[in-house]
Amino acid sequence: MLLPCKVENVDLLIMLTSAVCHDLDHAGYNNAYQINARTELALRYNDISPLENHHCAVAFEILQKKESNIFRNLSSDQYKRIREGIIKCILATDMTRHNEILNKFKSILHGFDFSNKEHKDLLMMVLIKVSDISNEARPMEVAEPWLDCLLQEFFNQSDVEKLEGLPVSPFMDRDKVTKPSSQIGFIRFVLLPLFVELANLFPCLEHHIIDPVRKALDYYTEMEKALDKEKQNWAQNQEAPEARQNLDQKPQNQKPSDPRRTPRTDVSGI
Ligand SMILES: Nc1nc2c(ncn2[C@@H]2O[C@@H]3COP(=O)(O)O[C@H]3[C@H]2O)c(=O)[nH]1
Ligand SMILES: [Zn+2]
Repeated sequence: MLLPCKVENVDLLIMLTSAVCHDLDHAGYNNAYQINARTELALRYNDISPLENHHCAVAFEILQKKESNIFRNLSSDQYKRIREGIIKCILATDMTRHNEILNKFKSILHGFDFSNKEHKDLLMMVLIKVSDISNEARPMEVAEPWLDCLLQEFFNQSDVEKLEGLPVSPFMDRDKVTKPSSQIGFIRFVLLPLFVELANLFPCLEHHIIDPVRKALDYYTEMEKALDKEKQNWAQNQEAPEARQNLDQKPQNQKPSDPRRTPRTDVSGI
């Protein structure tokens, strides 16, 4: 079953525009930070999805400009429908709404009806969410450099949270997560449960997004094993007498550098 046969062109336009605009002017600090640090965005949007509200508002500011108003030839009814759709899609990318949206989608899946507006709206929200978090469905040589950037962003945020005395998001803490541990959890508990539900409606997705994500899970599981082994070796070497000599020349507690770990982030680089 192909999506373009099941939804109207206007829905495709809504989803494509939302996909392009959904992270506009993202500052690299998530909603938890915005709210805890009481930033301008959190104040403006009363702690309700401050980032997604901002991405969406910036999108419509751009679309309002004469030179970039791709909707200028539409009737006001068509524009109204598109605006409503884009707002719904972009606001759905707030990950704190993940379970709410996934559970609603699951509850309508069996009797899914493409002519039911509520069902189609939910499907569009799920499709945008899937696209938003689908980096791991891409070939590893494409996905991994982007993951490294994401982890730099996470580590930078947790560094700043520590400096500012704010609650630290554990999944962003460089002292608690590694690249494989982060991805194993994300793929198991976030990606696969979402992708599997969408594939119930579009079985061909099994091959396009579920298989590659399962492969990525295997890849990070192997990476985690290698990392554990390296840690064990390091601990054993520390206890071995011949290693003591080397240690005397090294600062204490310094762990071996791990090429898979993301380098420390320069705050100014975000
Ligand atoms: N750990 C992890 N988080 C991800 C991955 N892809 C997306 N995310 C998170 O999901 C979020 C979706 O919204 P954002 O794009 O603002 O920020 C994204 C990241 O915080 C991934 O591959 N691994
Ligand atoms: Zn995003």
